[in-house]
Amino acid sequence: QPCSITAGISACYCYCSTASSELRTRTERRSNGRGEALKKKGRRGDLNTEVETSGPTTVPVLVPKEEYCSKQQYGYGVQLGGKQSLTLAEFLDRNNSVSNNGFGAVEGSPDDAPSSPISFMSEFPHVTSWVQEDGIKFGGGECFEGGDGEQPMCFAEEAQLLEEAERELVMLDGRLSEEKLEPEECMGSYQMRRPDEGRIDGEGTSLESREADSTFIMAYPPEVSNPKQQLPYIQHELGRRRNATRRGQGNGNNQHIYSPVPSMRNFPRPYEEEPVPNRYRESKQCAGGKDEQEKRGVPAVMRCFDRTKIFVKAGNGGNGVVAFRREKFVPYGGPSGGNGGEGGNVYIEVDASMNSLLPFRKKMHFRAGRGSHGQGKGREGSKGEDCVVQVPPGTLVKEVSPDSSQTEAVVLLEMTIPGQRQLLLPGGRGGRGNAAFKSGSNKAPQLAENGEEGAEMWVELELKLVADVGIIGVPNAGKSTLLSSISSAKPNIADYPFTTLLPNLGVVSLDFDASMVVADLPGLLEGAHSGIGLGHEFLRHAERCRILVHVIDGTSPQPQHEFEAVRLELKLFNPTLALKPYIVAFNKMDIPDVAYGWKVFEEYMQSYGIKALCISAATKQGTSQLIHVVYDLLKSEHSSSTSCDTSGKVKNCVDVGEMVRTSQNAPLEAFWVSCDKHQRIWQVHGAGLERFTQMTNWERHEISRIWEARWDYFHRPFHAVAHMLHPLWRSTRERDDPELHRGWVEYTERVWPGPGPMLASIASQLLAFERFQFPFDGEQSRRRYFEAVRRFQRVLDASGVSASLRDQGIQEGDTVFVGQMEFTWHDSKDMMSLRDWKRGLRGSKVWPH
Ligand SMILES: Nc1nc2c(ncn2[C@@H]2O[C@H](COP(=O)(O)OP(=O)(O)OP(=O)(O)O)[C@@H](O)[C@H]2O)c(=O)[nH]1
Ligand SMILES: [Mg+2]
Repeated sequence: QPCSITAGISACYCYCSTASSELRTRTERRSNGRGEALKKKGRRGDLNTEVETSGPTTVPVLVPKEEYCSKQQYGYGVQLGGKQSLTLAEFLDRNNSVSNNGFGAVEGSPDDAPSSPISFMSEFPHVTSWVQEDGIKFGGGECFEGGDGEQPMCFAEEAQLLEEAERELVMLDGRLSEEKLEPEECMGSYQMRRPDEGRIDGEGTSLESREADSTFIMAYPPEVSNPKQQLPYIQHELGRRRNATRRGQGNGNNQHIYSPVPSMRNFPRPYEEEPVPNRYRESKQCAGGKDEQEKRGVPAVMRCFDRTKIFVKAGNGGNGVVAFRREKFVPYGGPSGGNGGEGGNVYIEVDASMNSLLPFRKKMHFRAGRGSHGQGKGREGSKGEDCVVQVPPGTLVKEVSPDSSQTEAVVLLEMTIPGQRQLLLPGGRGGRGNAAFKSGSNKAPQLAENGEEGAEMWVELELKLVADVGIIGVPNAGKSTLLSSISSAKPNIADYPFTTLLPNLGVVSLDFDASMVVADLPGLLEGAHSGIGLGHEFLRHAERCRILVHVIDGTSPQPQHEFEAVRLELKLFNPTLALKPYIVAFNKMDIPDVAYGWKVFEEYMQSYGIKALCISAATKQGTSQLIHVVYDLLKSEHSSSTSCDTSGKVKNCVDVGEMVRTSQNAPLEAFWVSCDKHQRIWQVHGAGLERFTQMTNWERHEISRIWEARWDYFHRPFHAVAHMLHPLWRSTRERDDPELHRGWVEYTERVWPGPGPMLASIASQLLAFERFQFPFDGEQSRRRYFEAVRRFQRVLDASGVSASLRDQGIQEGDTVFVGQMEFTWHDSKDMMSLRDWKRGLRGSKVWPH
């Protein structure tokens, strides 16, 4: 019997078990990239060898891999290949034989050899043989045992392991079907973290010869049929072997030669330590809890189709600045620091061209721009750029509670009308510049505010399709076929349940001004309301449809029962769904046997006073009648609903913008204090106070530094004069010692009675000014943030926080947190009291609102 084996490998040597076999070898250039690379390196691997043989049923094939094996091993293998020629049965039977020479390959009968082994071999050239038995596929690899002195594998052990593997695979198969797992889904996460170094192709340098020369038998679950799916398993096995080699445990064969996949879900991940990026974790959060998803096995594409979570953040306000007007002939020009600009808002807008939430799989963070800072000469900062989140019509925007246990999310917005735009989060207010703090008693305030931080939140988007008509029915009833025959939509149609995973929309045109949007929904099973099948993943789409079309599968043995089951599911999911007007369409009338079923069904329907139509979606028989009946019903439904419906207006469930503003403008007096008396830490809570703390600019010492530089610039000449005229001035640089200074002044007066007092007074004035303006260390450093701290202190006093803390027994040195800021409590008498501050020369009298 002829057998054709194509092996995309470096060189292929075939040994036929019988001398009568004909062997024809043809060599070709390889066409894939790897081949080209090999060719460049001048290896023999650039040849594609095709072997055609006929006659024997057993074809052992030995494939030495030149790029992996040393010369010695290579020759060795060739030599041995001719000796070994086994069927799988023989292979398993030879329990006790130990091959000192290694075993070339095992091949099943050519009948059994499917096409996949061939491609497998071309993909993974080191695997030389393929056996298929009872649906379990084994790929065998070449064996070059003994090359580095290792003991080859015992066949008995191997056979036993194979049996075990088989048993485990059967168990695995059972478990997979029990858990309703999607192989693709299981593989997905694995492939995601597939590292490049795990390559096993011939080009990879990662495989040392020592690692490669090992017997390599892999088994896969029945679902894994093509090389691409097998790749992760092989990579895992190779990784394990490589690790074993590194640890000095041979090539890993002595551990276990066979590594079945214990369970697809618990598949040991060789690179577990690699952290999963955050965004994957976040994206997994879509559509409810992860557990819930796993339970139902909802395919990945479905998760973000109609439900997703996004993060929105309004822009921060720009900071106000401290600036003074400096102009020729305008002395004391006064403060002129402008206010910061407002942060950008976050809007949600309906985009009629969108029909799913799938774009949010790629982008889930939306941030508005920040307002720019104020500038001198009273210039205000510009407003931050707004951020507009486009959603399809029919999207609900819900608040996501931080703890996932909460069941009902608060609906914030309902976006239904195309072009509708709603404010979700308002941007932060810009901070005031020092011009805003000018007052009669404080004409030169050195005080400005920070911009307010923009609010941020996670919101859940939930899409409820807006369609006039929803087609529902059990899986395989022909819903998608019906949609495709009445509209130009092209949904997937196939003869297996749950072909449709995502709802499809189509526009049905009856006339130039008469059209309706029809939605084909995924199949509905008994128990869907509790999450069986695709469950309420799609049932909520039916909520927005005005009328429903029940498609009944005519070939089903009990169409009546089907219909009732679907009605019951609707009722259990949402009673209002069951109240929607509906039409029943009995499908697949073109099939001869169905006509009888239709008679029975029609009678049954008539007994309940329900009108049913018979159609054949495939041949378009009766579909135009159905369209007209549906359209008439839709029109009557439309007129009745608009008469009592006051809408057209958008229902805005919770005004988030208003909510955010209210929370931001919370009064300062609304606070509460918590205390850790053990560690002496006090925390003052309160939205108003926290916002005030955040907006307080604690960085005013920067301004002081500028003043210091300016002061130096203007007064350094005086210093120089003073230094020249008064040699003792230098000594008075010991500013912290007034006693000493006074001593020097007296001394000066005595020594230079003429210019002495004048110089002394200049020096002392300079000193005093310097002291007041630029404290250095010790006590006076507290004046650094002078005005901001003073204003803050006054607010704490006025709002009653200080009194409350005192009442609760705060002590000297305790830590107090207000918002993010940390303070230390000083209540001692020698501290500058509020009264003293009020009397100070500088400072703000402007009360924060
Ligand atoms: N003979 C015949 N076959 C039909 C008719 N309508 C649908 N089919 C077949 O029934 C099978 C299922 O059709 P779909 O349209 O995919 O069924 P569905 O209800 O959308 O199924 P799900 O999406 O899985 O819920 C397909 O093989 C169709 O060719 C019909 O009127 N006559
Ligand atoms: Mg379908």
